[in-house]
Amino acid sequence: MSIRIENVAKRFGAFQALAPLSLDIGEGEMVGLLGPSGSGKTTLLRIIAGLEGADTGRIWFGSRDVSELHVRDRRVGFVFQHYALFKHMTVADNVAFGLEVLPRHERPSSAQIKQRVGDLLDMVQLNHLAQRFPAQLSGGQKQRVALARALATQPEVLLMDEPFGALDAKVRKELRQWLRQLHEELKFTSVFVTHDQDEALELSDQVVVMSHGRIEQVDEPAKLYASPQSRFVFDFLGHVNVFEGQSYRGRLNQGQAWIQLPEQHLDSGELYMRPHEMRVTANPTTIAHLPLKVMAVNPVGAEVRLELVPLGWETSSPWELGLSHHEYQRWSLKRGDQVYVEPSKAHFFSQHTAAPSEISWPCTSTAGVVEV
Ligand SMILES: Nc1ncnc2c1ncn2[C@@H]1O[C@H](COP(=O)(O)OP(=O)(O)OP(=O)(O)O)[C@@H](O)[C@H]1O
Repeated sequence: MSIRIENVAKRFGAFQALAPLSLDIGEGEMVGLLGPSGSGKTTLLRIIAGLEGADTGRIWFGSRDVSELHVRDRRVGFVFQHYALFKHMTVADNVAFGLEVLPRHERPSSAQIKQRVGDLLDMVQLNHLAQRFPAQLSGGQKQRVALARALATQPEVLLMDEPFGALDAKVRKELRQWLRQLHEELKFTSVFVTHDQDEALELSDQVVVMSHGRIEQVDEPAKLYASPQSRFVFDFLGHVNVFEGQSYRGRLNQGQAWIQLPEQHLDSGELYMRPHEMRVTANPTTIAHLPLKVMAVNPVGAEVRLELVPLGWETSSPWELGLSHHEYQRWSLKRGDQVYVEPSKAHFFSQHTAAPSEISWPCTSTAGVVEV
């Protein structure tokens, strides 16, 4: 079931929680609403569900205008972090609940309900716990029961608000993988709210980044990370190194540092560079003069992370750079070493345009480290 959100706006008193916004969600897509606290994610989800009315705009499920429909008639499944399981019911009874309360003419027979509950518990791999009560389950198991319960009535739309919010990092990761698989199998359309970037990027077909009640960008995860369309999205997703400078003779200058700009970029402004879009050099190059000091080296993970602070120029926060372990050994860097870096790619935000332009430079790097 596709979902179309058309010019939906919402105020709470004088506060504009959602500016008029529109969004198309394709059938079978899993879409993550990502943004800082208060950006309007839950409000949008509640409006899609029918738990909250919009002030203006319309919501379509496929060709059905559901804007005026009551929540129970929209036929959506919910998994909300605080929408707890019924404590006095067993796991099996919790999952059966949505089916048991269907109007008589829609309700499956007891045998069919039993069968469906069994299938759902198999699917969430909890059949062996069917007769337990919620208090006897771990957090991750409870969330799986909540998902089975939400899916019991075979909704075409599944809405989840921070479904794994209260769980520890390892369990969250397992549940993410598991939910992805389940989605591959069942192909329901799903919208979920999160403020966890990893969760949004790993689970979503499309990520909707929100800020101050507006949609900043909608894109596939890889595109969103590689080509953010605003400073906000850049800052919000992953680390970014920012160089702010004044343009003079084709260079962006600040203190003792400069970066050579391709000819068409002669404005002053800011360069935004991801950690993997920069490389270490022994000396200044024809592209950049960016002296930095190594403040920290973190070798845990797929690559070695360097934290760098500028020498003779300024940044609002330390820079980060990722080196392969092989490269790291070649440079044998340690805390206190001085290095130079040069960009290979950047997004340039000039003072006069809102959207960034992409810049890339050829490789000039040389070997060696200057000790201080
Ligand atoms: N019922 C309400 N009455 C008044 N203000 C509300 C109400 N519900 C939400 N708001 C306000 O609307 C804004 C958006 O809230 P919302 O819950 O949608 O944000 P969110 O992005 O989901 O945040 P979080 O990640 O913290 O849950 C917030 O400033 C919030 O205080």
